[in-house]
Amino acid sequence: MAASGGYRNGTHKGNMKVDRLVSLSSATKSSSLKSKPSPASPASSGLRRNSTGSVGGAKDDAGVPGRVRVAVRLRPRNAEESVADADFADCVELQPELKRLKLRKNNWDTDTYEFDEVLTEFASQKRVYEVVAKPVVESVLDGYNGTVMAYGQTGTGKTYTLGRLGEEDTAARGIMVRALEDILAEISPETDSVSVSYLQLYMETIQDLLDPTNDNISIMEDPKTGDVSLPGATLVEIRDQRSFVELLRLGEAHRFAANTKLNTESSRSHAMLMVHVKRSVKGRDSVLLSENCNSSHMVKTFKPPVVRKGKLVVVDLAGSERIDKSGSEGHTLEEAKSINLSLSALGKCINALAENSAHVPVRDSKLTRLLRDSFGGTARTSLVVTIGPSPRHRGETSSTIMFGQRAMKVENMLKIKEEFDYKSLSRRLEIQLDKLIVEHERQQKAFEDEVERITVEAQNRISETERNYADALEKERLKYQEDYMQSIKKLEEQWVMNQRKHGSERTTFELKDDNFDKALNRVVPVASAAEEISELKKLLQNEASLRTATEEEVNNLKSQVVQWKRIEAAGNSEILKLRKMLEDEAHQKEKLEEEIAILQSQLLQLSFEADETRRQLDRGESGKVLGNLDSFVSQIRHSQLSDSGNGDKASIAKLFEQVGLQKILSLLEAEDADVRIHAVKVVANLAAEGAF
Ligand SMILES: Nc1ncnc2c1ncn2[C@@H]1O[C@H](COP(=O)(O)OP(=O)(O)OP(=O)(O)O)[C@@H](O)[C@H]1O
Repeated sequence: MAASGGYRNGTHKGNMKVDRLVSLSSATKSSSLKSKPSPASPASSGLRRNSTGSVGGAKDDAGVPGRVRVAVRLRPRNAEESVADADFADCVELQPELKRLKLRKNNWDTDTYEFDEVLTEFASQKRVYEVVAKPVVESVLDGYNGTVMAYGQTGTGKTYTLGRLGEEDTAARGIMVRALEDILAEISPETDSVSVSYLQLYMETIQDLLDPTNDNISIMEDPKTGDVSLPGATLVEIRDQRSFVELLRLGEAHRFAANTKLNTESSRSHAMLMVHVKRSVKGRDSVLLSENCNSSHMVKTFKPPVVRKGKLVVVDLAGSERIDKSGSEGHTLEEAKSINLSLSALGKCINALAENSAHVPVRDSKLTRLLRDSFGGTARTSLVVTIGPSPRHRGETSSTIMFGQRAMKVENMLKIKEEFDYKSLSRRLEIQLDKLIVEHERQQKAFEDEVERITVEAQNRISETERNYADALEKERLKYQEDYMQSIKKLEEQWVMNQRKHGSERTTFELKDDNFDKALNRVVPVASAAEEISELKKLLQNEASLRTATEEEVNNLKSQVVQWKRIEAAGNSEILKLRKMLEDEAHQKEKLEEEIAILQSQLLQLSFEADETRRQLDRGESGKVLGNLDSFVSQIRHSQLSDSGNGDKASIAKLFEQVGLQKILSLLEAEDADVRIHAVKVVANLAAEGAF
């Protein structure tokens, strides 16, 4: 029920045909709403959500027209009426197929009224539910607010229609039980929820029928949406039909107790069952989190889940009889006034809405405040007006009918109650976050293990490479060392060969000097190799030691070379000395050869003289010569016997002076061989003694 400028309907009393069209249009809409909820298809509801995720876009703000639908139900005559009115016809005549009700004015005149449904005294509880409440229940399941309300005179069957539990006879179950049965059958327990509050409004006080101590509940109104709520009311989640029936029974018991305590009747209070249906919208604009999606994908496709919150309000109004006729007094009078206040306020609001009045007195009573969404608001509302057949209560019946007729003109704008479920999203995100944290920790651990494994493997490889490198370096060093030693050895061998070739007089020192001269020449390539080693050293640090060793060796060799050169110089001076001695010998030899030549010439001279002597002998002087020669020869023979005595030399020299050179030389050619031999010896001795 909307306040001024709030929820309006566009129907007017004089526009009955228009109302009918709207009704038909609404009925058409109703058929779509009756269909099973198809959340995956926005078209199914013909509604859109706006970008903020709250209810409604531009089109939704306008809502879907939905006139208040009104059914009239006639209670059968009760026992009292059967007796009291036995001679009288019912005050109403129903034409259910025409959806018409004829109210007798008198025996010859009737007023005809059309309703959305006309339910005779034979209408079953099931049929009543289906035509009155089921469309509303289905709308609630689709995410709309819905109201099912019973209005009528006391004892006409409001509670019978709405609140019968039907525990003994299930066919007698009323709208509340059947509605919950349908709702519970429709929702999915995993994602949806149903919770109920049960209240009564008595003398402008809202009491909690599920908690009697909670007897003054405040009404909260959302200034933006106009939604009405009772946050102080007990809200019980319903899992199954049995528990709901138990809850209803408990509520009825508390209602009975409260009314007994107040010395009143149940019909003096308005009972209100509020059923909150929260349904999760699957497959459309819901969060796209999944077990397998990764975090980045999750963030990109993240949307909060959408829930639809429909609220079904079932209102069993107090009896609508007039105060003057009820004969109330005292407290009962105040009570009746209070009831009338709320009912009349409701009637005024409905009138205002029906007449498209500028002012709708919603705030005149708590009842109208509680029902502001049901009349002229966003809820789908179905009203059943209950009447009795007794002509004695024709006035109340007429009043009730007129209330229904006015209510039929109230146009609501149905709005789906959809919103993002941030709480659910938060819970799911927390779960997802926990999973991600666990996964992250697992991956972190795996990463650290992998890093450690790679590090160990790398260290092993580095160690192995270092070992291989050191081995290669050592091999290289040994190879160079071996090459170097072989080069030295070859040089030494070559040196030895050269020495043998050029003579053996050079000393060992010279050999070594020469070796080292050549070794030095060999050192150059070694040094070159050392330079290469030095280059390698830059790359291979350990090669430095080899190079150092090589350089030390070279330096050592150089110092040896210097030393050997010194030795060679000393050898050279010795050679010079020997060469001098050799030259002296040669000179002495030449002198001897010259002396021999002189002796030979003297020998020739002697030969000549000998010839001369012979000739003299031939001429007679031979006795004297021979005598001297004999003496001389005997002396020679004698000297030959005592060969090497110094005294002999002196005697030969004396003989030489006596005989004379010429005679001695002549004996060299004597016929007597012995004489010649002695003569030669004498001459030789004489020459040795320098006698010539
Ligand atoms: N359609 C019906 N068929 C048979 N019995 C009915 C029917 N409607 C009502 N009754 C009977 O009429 C009596 C009164 O009904 P009910 O209590 O539901 O009236 P009410 O309008 O709720 O009265 P109140 O305003 O005092 O609460 C009950 O005994 C009930 O069983």
